[in-house]
Amino acid sequence: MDAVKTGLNQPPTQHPRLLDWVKEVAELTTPDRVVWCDGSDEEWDRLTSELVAFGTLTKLNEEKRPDSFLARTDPTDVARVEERTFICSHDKADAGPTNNWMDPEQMRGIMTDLYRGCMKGRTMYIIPFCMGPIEAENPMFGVEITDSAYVVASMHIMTRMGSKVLEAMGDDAQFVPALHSVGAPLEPGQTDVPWPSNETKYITHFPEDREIWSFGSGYGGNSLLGKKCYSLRIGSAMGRDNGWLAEHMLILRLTSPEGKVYHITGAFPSACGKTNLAMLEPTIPGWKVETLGDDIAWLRYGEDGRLWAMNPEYGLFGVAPGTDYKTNPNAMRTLEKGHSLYTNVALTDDGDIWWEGMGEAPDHLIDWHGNDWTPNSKGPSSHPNSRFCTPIKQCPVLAEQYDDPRGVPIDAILFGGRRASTIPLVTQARDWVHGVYMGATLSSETTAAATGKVGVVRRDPMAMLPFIGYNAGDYFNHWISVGKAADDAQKLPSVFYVNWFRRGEDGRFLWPGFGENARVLKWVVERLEGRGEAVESPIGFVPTPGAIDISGLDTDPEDLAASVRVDVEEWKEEIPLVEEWFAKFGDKLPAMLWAELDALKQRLGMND
Ligand SMILES: Nc1nc2c(ncn2[C@@H]2O[C@H](COP(=O)(O)OP(=O)(O)OP(=O)(O)O)[C@@H](O)[C@H]2O)c(=O)[nH]1
Ligand SMILES: O=C([O-])CC(=O)C(=O)O
Ligand SMILES: [Mn+2]
Repeated sequence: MDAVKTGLNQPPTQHPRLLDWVKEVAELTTPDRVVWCDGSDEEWDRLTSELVAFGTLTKLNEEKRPDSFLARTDPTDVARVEERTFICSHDKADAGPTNNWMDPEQMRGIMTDLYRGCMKGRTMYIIPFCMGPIEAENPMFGVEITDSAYVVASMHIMTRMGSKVLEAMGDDAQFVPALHSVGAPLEPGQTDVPWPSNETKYITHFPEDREIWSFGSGYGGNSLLGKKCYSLRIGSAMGRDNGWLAEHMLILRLTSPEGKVYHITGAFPSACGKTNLAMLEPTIPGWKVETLGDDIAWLRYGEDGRLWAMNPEYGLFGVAPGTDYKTNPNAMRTLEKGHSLYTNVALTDDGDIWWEGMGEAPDHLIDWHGNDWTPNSKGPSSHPNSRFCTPIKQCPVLAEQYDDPRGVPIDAILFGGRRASTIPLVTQARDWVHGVYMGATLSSETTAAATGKVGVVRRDPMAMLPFIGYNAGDYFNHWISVGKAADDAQKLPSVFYVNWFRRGEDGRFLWPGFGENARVLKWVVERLEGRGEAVESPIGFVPTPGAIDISGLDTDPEDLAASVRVDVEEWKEEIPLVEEWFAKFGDKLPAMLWAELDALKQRLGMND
């Protein structure tokens, strides 16, 4: 109890609202200890050592992976739980047809009962954090309370956090309260498990109160509350109210051989290529890509009337399988520098990590369940949604504008999904509203990033289906109104729709992807400069057969032609699906999007 008293009676802040909230949570959850996190290296060392001693983390080979650790989760706690994620607006209509909803008072009742005594036997950590630079004009503060040391260690990497944030908050700054518990109280004498969690899970957002309550899961997407919960779900509601956009987007800086600089954002659903594109190593000579963000972007108008994007995060929480020196060398180099957490990947006999796609499989591994594994074993060694968590500052191609609170002015926005058919390699929208239509009708096959069936095609508007914190119809309207707010439509980013995942009849990918995607970026730049060759197809501008630079590329020209083909019959099959999708939103769907759909039907020759 003394430690509780120390945490509560000698707090490192005088912020009244924060202190009231901390006290209230401590009284409700009854932890054994209360710790204010300072964000120091000593704190990281202490927490990781404790987690190693406890068996939650395994220390990796210091020479190969300095200061790096492996976590194995409970096998039932490996991904975001979309069916347990709620938007609790006062009015159900404000959550819209794509979100789970419950009345906020009812939800607070249910969760308060779950939280009562839930930190018994555990330490309650208080993590002051800031999404985006602390030096911003309006720093976006949050405070996460959690009973998971793994969460604290991960927040060290993923956010700017600790004493410097608390200091910047003074005693009156606004902040987003974010409460997290793994939901596993310990009775006296009860032995703990390495990965405590609860079968009952709630990932809950109160958009009007700008508040987050999460219970039962320790997995990153459910527990690192600055990420999806704050920066996207609460962030999108803030953006709606204040004229900006919170998006599931990478941000990259592209320099052409002539030295011209472009900034591009890309919205692809989870596990559909954002991290890879953000760190891409171009295969075509003279082109350079620098990283600004790999998952989240906040877009606002700058004084110059252009849309600027900044990355609120401080680390990368990337999909491990498929990452290696061939596909994403810059991610591998980032990880070489150490100071990283790995979750649910395999452990090699010499204390290194391994996952599917990282060269040839070693003869023996410990798999993500903690069992012996050989190449003959059934099932993969690493969970398909296993992750690396690493400081973005270690990225060897990080752009220096990374820490600029204004971000960078955006030239092009890419929407993209994972579709085996129909969607060409790249299509340019005619204008902003057509671009919004492309985003609003984006579709993709589900991946292991969320629990549930993998490989099912679903609409994933702007790659934000699981992350829009309000009615998606209102969100489409907001996108249109952001376009209208431009003082000059010429200053708006040009919108493109890409698909790296189209397959041939034999199932192989038609486009080599990864570093070769620079060839598509080159065409995008040529279009921005008004010179890339394109044909106007029913669905937008697509490259002419020779327009994509394939010099030095060892790809069957027929595959390339198939990858950019617009198949009118396939597109006709898409139309009823879009109609069904739009109908969900009733009169919330902007009339301009119905008009876009009608015009597309006309162009496809579907006049009824
Ligand atoms: N075929 C192909 N696969 C790709 C390409 N880019 C990425 N991938 C694979 O897709 C998977 C996910 O890629 P990421 O870049 O981690 O996806 P993400 O969008 O950042 O995922 P989240 O972190 O879940 O939001 C990995 O297994 C990659 O190897 C590509 O251009 N072509
Ligand atoms: O949030 C997570 O768990 C990881 C992620 O980036 C996503 O799923 O988009
Ligand atoms: Mn993501």
